[in-house]
Amino acid sequence: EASAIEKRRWTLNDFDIGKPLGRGKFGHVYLAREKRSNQIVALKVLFKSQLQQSQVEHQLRREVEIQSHLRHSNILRLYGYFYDQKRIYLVLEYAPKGELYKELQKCKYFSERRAATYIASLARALIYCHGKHVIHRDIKPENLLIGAQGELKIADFGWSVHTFNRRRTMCGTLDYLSPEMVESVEHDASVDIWSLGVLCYEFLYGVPPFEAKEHSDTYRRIMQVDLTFPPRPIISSTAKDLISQMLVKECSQRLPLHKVLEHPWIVQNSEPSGVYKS
Ligand SMILES: CC(=O)NC[C@@H]1CCN(c2c(Cl)cnc3[nH]c(-c4cn(C)nc4C)nc23)C1
Repeated sequence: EASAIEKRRWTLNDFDIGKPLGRGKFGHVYLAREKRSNQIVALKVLFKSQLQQSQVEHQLRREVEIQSHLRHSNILRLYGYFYDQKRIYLVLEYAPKGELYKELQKCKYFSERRAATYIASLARALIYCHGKHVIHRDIKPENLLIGAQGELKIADFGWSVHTFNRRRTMCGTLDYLSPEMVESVEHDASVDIWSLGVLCYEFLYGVPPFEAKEHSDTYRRIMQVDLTFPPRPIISSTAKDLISQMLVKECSQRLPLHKVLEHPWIVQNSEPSGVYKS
C-alpha cells in the first residue's frame, strides 16, 4: 500500500520508471513509482541544455516554488524535484484519467452540467491561488488533467507569477509606484477570470470564442471583445450571461470569482461534489 510520499533528497534510483505519458513543453513525462512509498507519480524530465537555450530557468524555478506550496484538490501536486548532470526532474502527482483537451476533442463539446461542474472547481482553485497572491495566467484545456474521480487538476504553473513578490521586489516600498504600476499588479489576478470565461465558452461550443484563421484577426477579435454565440449547440441564456460577464475588456469590471460561484448557471448546473459523473 502506498504510504504518504515524503520529500527527501531524491535521485533517479528512488524511482521505478514506467511508460511515457506524453510530452510537456521542455521534456517527457513518465509514469513512475517512488520505491520507498510505492506511490505512483508522474516524473517530468527536463533537459538543462534546452532550458538554458530558451532562458526559462527562472520560469521553472518560479513554477517549482509556486506549485510545491499549493495544496488544493483541483491543483496538481508538485511533491519535489531533483537533478543530475544533464536533467532536472519534477516529481508530480499522477492524474489517472489523463488530459482534458483529449476528452474535449473526443466529446466535441461538454454538456452544460459537465462544463459548469468543471468551471466551478476551477473557480474554487483560482480563488485559492489568488488568496496566496498567485495567478496562473495560462488556464487552457491543454493545462488541465483529470483525477481518479473525474475531478479537474490545474497543471503546468510555468506561466504563473507571485504578484506579491513583484511588489516587494519592485523597489522595497509601494510609495514610489505609479498608479498604473500599482493598478497593473492589482489587476493581474483578473487575467484568470478572462481565461476562465474563454474556457467556459470552449467547453460549451468546442471552439474558443475569438478563434480566427490569422493571428491578427484573433488579436482584433479579443481587443474588440467580438463575442458571438453560434446557433448550435443550443446553450442556455444563463450560460451566455455568465460568459458575457467574464469576457469584459475592463478587467476591474469582470465578474469576481466568488460571484462566478453564485451565478445561477453554476448554481443550477454544477455538481456540488465538484465531480462530474458521466
Ligand atoms: C499539463 C502538462 O504538462 N501536460 C502534458 C504532460 C503529459 C503527461 N502529463 C501528466 C502529468 Cl504531469 C500528470 N499526470 C498525468 N496523467 C497522464 C495520463 C493518464 N492517462 C491515462 N493518459 C495520460 C496522458 N498524463 C499526465 C502532463
